[in-house]
Amino acid sequence: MNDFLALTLSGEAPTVTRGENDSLRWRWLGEGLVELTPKAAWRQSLALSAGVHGNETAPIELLNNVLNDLLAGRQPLAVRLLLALGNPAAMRLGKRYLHSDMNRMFGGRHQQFAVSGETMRAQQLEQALTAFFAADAPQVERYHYDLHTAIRESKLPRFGLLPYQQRPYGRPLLACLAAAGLDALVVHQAPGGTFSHFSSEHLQAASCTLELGKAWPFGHNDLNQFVAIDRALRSQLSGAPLPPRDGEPLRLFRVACSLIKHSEAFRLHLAGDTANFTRFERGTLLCEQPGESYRVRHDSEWILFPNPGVAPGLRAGLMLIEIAPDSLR
Ligand SMILES: O=C(O)CCC(=O)N[C@@H](CCC(=O)O)C(=O)O
Ligand SMILES: [Zn+2]
Repeated sequence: MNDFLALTLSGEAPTVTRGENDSLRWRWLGEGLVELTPKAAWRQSLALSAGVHGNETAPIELLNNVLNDLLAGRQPLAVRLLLALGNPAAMRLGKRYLHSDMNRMFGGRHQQFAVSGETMRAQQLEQALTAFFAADAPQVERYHYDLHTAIRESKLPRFGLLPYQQRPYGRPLLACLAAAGLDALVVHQAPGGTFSHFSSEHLQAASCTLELGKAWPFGHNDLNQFVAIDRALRSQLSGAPLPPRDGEPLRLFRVACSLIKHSEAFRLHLAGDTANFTRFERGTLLCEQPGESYRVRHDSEWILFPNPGVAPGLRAGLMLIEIAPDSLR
């Protein structure tokens, strides 16, 4: 396979669907899906996905570079790996989605959406991830990182979102996220339809959504901003010790409230260019819709992903509160 991203964007199947080098075997599983198995024994299986939103190109380019290095023998592999490009049809058109937001459909929620390419792709991805993890012995640790970029600027540009789960998140996952040079972690407090929530809840993977900067078209990304995350991912892939964390300590937030848009009359009282992680003080009126308004309830709350343009019924923003860095297990 010459270039997985170019192949996926072409919409064609490769002429050769499997191969090997000195240390690994690879298998093309279908559009945007490739599995790599090390020739030596492994203790972890890792799923890396990007492009669940088709216009979020930086992580797609980052994963494609990693794959090219793996196939060329430049990057060692000590884990079983599934690489998934989530929404190839939307990637081709540089759009977040073509019909409905796929990252609200996982965990069977695709049944609540009108049938579309995205509802079918969400089911395919669920099946591919389920089969990938099911092929391992029970003691093999499962990880899933779903890579995204944000629509707007962020005061904290690189961050992770941990899906809601009742079991502890686990030290190895938290150590990898800290080593990845993230500025912050956000902990969800309720189940959701994201890909990372699916793998956490249904497949017991140590999962995280990673947000890498802002969305730009293919070829316009500065991957230098993501050197730390690239290095941490490559360490996990090769089984090498994680790189030391540079810079400020990781800040920790939890979701205090999801702003759900119930009506087309939903109004968000924010400037259009308000950055993610902008702080608001108690009492600030943030949004209104018939029968409902939201004022900041804590001394300080930070906004994430404000987007009044979402379809009714979906989340138009998250309000966060900051919590002590050691409050995660
Ligand atoms: O910038 C935005 O408004 C959205 C960026 C994005 O796609 N974020 C993910 C986060 C998933 C999560 O909450 O874990 C999404 O909205 O699907
Ligand atoms: Zn996204």
